Amino acid sequence: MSTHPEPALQTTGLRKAFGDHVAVDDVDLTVPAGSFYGLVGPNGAGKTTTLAMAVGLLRPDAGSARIFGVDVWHDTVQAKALVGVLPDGNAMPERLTGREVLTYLGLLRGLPAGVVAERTDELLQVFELDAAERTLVIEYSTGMRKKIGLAVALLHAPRLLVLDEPFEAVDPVSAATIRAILSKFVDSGGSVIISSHVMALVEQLCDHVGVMSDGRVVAAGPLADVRGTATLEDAFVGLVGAQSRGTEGLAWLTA
Ligand SMILES: Nc1ncnc2c1ncn2[C@@H]1O[C@H](COP(=O)(O)OP(=O)(O)OP(=O)(O)O)[C@@H](O)[C@H]1O
Repeated sequence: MSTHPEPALQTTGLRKAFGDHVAVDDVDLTVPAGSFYGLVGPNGAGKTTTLAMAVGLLRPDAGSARIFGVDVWHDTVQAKALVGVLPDGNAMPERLTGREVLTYLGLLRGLPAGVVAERTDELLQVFELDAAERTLVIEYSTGMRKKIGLAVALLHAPRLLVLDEPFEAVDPVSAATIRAILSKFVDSGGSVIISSHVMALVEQLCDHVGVMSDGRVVAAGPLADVRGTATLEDAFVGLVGAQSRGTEGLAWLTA
């Protein structure tokens, strides 16, 4: 694990309300440098909103976020240089091919043209998007969009990756490739945060987890501490409350 003295990400008192609804309420998270961190929680728990505020995509109502000690909302340019982001929904120019997107965003980030060309070739190949050279991103499948989004996140060789649901809609072969890339990134000193609903995957990949429910962090720390003697899935259900709904109602379905 990296010996960097500052956490890869530290949020303090993050809060965001949409109208009357408090989506994220006083969230403190510490992601140690060199860790592979899984942020889990039920639908609507506030994971996407928290990550968006943590990386400078959504302004918090209160609180702060630091990436390797750099304040995201005061030194935004410096902080953003340290982080690669796969946002929810993948906002990127769509009427371009994958190669054009990477070239455009790489040059926009200030990378030398030669470096952009070299990394673009390699990323398209590793994510197996090179076969779709002439396909526009708007024509990509959901899984292909996820992969080009990941390639964009990696392009400037950040030290922290923040990935919202990176495995959603990705086929098993591509998922294995992504897992291998992320594990290699962490092994070489990088830090990764993923949000996911797939507990088995988080359990397999991550060494730290944070569990969110109703906009708050209900447990966080090393995987072994949060999980205890149970599986992460059991611990998760215990923490966020078992839902009895689903076994009741819909009588007409079985009539
Ligand atoms: N732009 C928005 N306007 C209004 N409400 C929003 C907005 N974004 C999120 N919310 C609400 O904030 C809450 C948290 O949403 P968020 O997307 O952060 O949860 P999540 O944990 O990422 O959920 P999921 O696992 O379903 O992706 C939800 O109640 C959601 O409806």
